[in-house]
Amino acid sequence: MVYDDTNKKWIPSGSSSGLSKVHIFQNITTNSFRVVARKLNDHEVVINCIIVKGLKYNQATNTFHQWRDQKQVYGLNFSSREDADGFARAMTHALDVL
Ligand SMILES: CCOC(=O)[C@@H]1C[C@@H](CC)[C@@H]2C=C[C@H]3CCN(C(=O)[C@@H]4CC[C@H]5C=C[C@]6(CCCN6C(=O)[C@H](Cc6ccccc6Cl)NC(C)=O)C(=O)N54)[C@@H]3C(=O)N12
Repeated sequence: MVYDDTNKKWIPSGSSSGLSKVHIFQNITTNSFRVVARKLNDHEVVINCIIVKGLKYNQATNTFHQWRDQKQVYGLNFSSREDADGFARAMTHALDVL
């Protein structure tokens, strides 16, 4: 999800709401990380953003985590606490090694 600052509400980050699979990819040669989320139904890429060193990853609730870049605020509304914890572990690792 991304935050619509004008209307002060969270909106789906792709062309429609629905479940996505979210990954963190590491580029070994440049030691950079990228969050990529793709819709389960049509594989639309709905989030594709670089994780910059020093990024503040905010675990707002057990299943809603968020972060921001210059352009926008991203939110991940996880289906389960386990999914959220798993992603947070990977994000924290990325932030530790950047
Ligand atoms: C239950 C009912 O939930 C809802 O109806 C909606 C829809 C739910 C998903 C489908 C989602 C789920 C969970 C809750 C949890 C709370 N929350 C909010 O949005 C809170 C409430 C007030 C609102 C105000 C601002 C806002 C939005 C933009 C960013 N931001 C900040 O505070 C940032 C955070 C931050 C901190 C540190 C580092 C990075 C960042 Cl990003 N701070 C700064 C300093 O940048 C924010 O997160 N806000 C969610 C929510 O309401 N909803």
